[in-house]
Order: sequence, then C-alpha cells, then structure tokens
Amino acid sequence: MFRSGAFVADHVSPTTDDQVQPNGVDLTLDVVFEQLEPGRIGRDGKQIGDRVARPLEELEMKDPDTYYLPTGAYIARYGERIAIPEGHVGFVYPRSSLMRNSCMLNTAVWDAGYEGRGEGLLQVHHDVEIERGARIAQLVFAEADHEDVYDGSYQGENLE
Ligand SMILES: O=c1ccn([C@H]2C[C@H](O)[C@@H](COP(=O)(O)OP(=O)(O)OP(=O)(O)O)O2)c(=O)[nH]1
Repeated sequence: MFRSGAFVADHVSPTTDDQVQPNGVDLTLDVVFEQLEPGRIGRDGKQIGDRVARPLEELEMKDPDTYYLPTGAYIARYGERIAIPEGHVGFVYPRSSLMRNSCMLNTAVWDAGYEGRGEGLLQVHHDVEIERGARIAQLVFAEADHEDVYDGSYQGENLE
C-alpha cells in the first residue's frame, strides 16, 4: 500500500503545505551538477565521476536564482532531507510539468533506513529555465518487507 502525502511529509524536511500532495511530497531543486569525468561501475564498488556545480544564470541577475539549462544530462540534488522509514521503500517520479517541457528525471530505489539529500538524473531534451527551489519531483512511500536497513556509501549524504 502507498502511504498518504501527510505520512511522507513527516519524513521530509523542510516542507511547506504546498509540497504535500494527496499521495506524496514534492521535492525541490537545490543544485544542478554537470559531470566532467567518466565514472566507473565495477563488480565490487563504483566511482562517481568528477562534477561541477552549474552556474546560476548571471547575465540577467534573475531573482529568485534561476538555472538556464541547455539540452543535456545533469545531476539534480534535491533541497529536502529525506529519511525512508523502516517498513517502507521510496520512489521518486518527475513532476509532469517537467515532462511536458521535454525534460525527464530518472531515479532509482530509495531504501528503508536511508537518510540524506539525494540526487536524480535530469535529462533536458529542450532548453529550459528552472528556478532554484522550484518543485521538480514527487516522493512516494510504499510499505515494503525488508531484512536489513540501508547501510551503503550514500548514507547521510549532503547533510551539512
Ligand atoms: O533516485 C534516487 C534513488 C536513490 N537515492 C538514494 C537513496 C538510496 O537508498 C541510495 C542508494 O541507492 P542504491 O542502493 O541504488 O545505491 P548503490 O549504487 O547500490 O550504492 P551503495 O551500494 O553504495 O548504496 O541513494 C537517490 O539519491 N536517488
């Protein structure tokens, strides 16, 4: 069973009322990165390629801060700290307005016990402007059996 947005909101911070949806919680865009160097996926372990934070649009001094993203692939870091409670698994879906603007967010499984500010792959198929702090995705929780809880290399990531 999928949990209500109100339940999910208890595990996402900070959140405003606008972010709480019937079936999940909207996640906002914090930082956009561009990968510079190749990564590596091995049989044991992996390496994430070097990346650089994309500059905010400077020419027009936009307020609020705005990313102008040409066609390409980017790593998007969400603005919220997410904790996946035991007995659950999380999934992130793109906001449909993103998709309707020829952009897509690719995501993976959010494990029970994970806590951090996670990331997704933002595919831009047509130039787009996205304000920093704009809602780009929605997190949902499903009840799920599991034996262990998440104890991988991304535990506690990006929590300063
Ligand atoms: O779209 C996603 C999906 C998951 N996560 C977070 C939550 C998840 O629990 C964690 C680890 O994901 P995964 O288990 O897929 O990572 P891995 O590549 O297997 O690395 P490790 O074994 O170090 O965890 O990353 C994200 O930030 N974005």
